[in-house]
Formats: sequence, C-alpha cells, structure tokens
Amino acid sequence: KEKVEITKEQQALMKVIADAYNRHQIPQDVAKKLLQDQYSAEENFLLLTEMATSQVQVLVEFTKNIPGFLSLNHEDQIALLKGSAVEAMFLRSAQVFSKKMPNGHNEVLEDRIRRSGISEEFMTPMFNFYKSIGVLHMVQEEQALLTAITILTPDRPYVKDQQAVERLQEPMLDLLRKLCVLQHPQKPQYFACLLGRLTELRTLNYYHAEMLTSWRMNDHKFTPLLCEIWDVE
Ligand SMILES: O=C(NC1CCCCC1)[C@H](C1CCCCC1)n1c(-c2ccc(-n3cccn3)nc2)nc2cc(F)c(F)cc21
Repeated sequence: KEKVEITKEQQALMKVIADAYNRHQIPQDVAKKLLQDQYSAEENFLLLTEMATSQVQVLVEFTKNIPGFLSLNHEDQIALLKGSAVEAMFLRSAQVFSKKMPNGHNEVLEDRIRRSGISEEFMTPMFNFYKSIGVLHMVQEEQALLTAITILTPDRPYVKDQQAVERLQEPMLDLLRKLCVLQHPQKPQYFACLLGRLTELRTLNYYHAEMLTSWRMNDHKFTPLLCEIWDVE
C-alpha cells in the first residue's frame, strides 16, 4: 500500500489556495434570498446577472493568488479566466446547492430554481451535475483545488503557451490526488471521480449561452463584464 505524504511545499500551496478561496467566497446569501421569496423570471435573471458579475470579480481575485498565474503571458491569463468563468460559476452554484440546510429548505431551493425562468430542457443536466457534486461531500480544500484546476485548464481556446499552464496545473492535480487519498481512504476512485465532474462541467459550458437566451422573458440585459465573459450581446 503506497504511503501518501504531503510535502512541506504542498502544505504551503494548499494553505495559499485554501485561504484565497475562503477569502473570496461569494456571500451564501443567494440561497437565502431564493428561500425568502418567489421572484419573477425578470427578477431572477437580474439576480443571476448580479451574482454572476460579482462571482467573476471574486474569481479574478482568487486566480491572482494561484502561484505562478501572474507570471503567465497576459493574453493567456485572460484566455484562462474567460474559458473557465462559466464552469467556475456552475461549480460554485453546485457547492451552494449541496450545502445541507434545515429540513425542507433544499427542496424549496430546488423548486425555486426550477421555476426561476430557466427553460425546462436545461434542468436535467444542471441538477444532475449539482447532485453529482453533492454526493461527493467535498471538503473546502478540495473545492478550492478543483476551482484552481478548472481555471488552469491548458486547452482553453486561444491559450498560446499551453505548457506553461500545464506546469501550473500539474502540482495542483498532484496535491488534489494526495488529498483525496488522505481524506477518502475508503474511496480509491474518489480523485478520478472529481476529475470526471470537470468533464461534466464542460457540457454545462456548452448549454450556457442557450440557457441565457431561452430564459423565459424578453430583452435579456447583461452587465459589461458579463458581455465580455459570457460572449453575449
Ligand atoms: O445565482 C445563482 N447562482 C450563483 C452564481 C454565482 C455563484 C453563486 C451562485 C443562480 C440562481 C439565480 C437566480 C435564479 C435561480 C438560480 N443559481 C444557479 C444557476 C442557474 C442557472 C444559471 N445559468 C447560467 C446561464 C444560464 N443559466 N446559472 C446559475 N444554480 C444555483 C444553485 C443554487 F443552489 C443557488 F442557490 C443558486 C443558483
């Protein structure tokens, strides 16, 4: 049985990533807000664009703390952020959705999201992803590393120096692999399972633009930042 050990520098890396992730948490209040009241499709769309806009800002701050990210070619930094923003948002949404809440609240939250204005056809893939994240019961460190690994995906569109991105992603993957072995010794496939979620995440990326334009309302308005990141308008 291979003895898995986290080295000193891996401990330091974990601390940097976990602290950055915890510092840049989106206020969990979107779930609370949704539980408080039933909103119209227009109000929900506005809530989504507000939450998504602040989440992109949070994501940029988090990314700046990933060791080596700021030494990447500047166009590549933008390409990585642009390429991962939607996935990071769905990953964050899945983590919000998976939080255990008092009895019945999770069901109400699901119902509010189902009736928020998103068209029916996207519900199944979206909730399948949320539930597949939920059953993993990820710890904060795993969530933080998974987000960093998603951002450091070398094969995003327009990335020029993919090797440089691989060199940053590799230590994150190695650390996450060790963490999974230590945190979930009874689930040897756990690490592979986490990476499988990233593949599922990419499919949501694919639906994203259509989910927006098919939101049950006319005249979808976006913030300038979302126009940049979401390739809309
Ligand atoms: O605000 C949300 N997510 C944020 C984004 C930033 C980080 C934190 C969460 C939304 C929310 C906006 C109001 C209506 C109802 C949905 N949300 C979503 C969601 C739904 C659809 C989309 N779409 C993206 C393109 C088209 N649709 N994105 C996120 N899933 C959620 C899961 C929760 F537990 C949950 F609580 C909210 C969630």
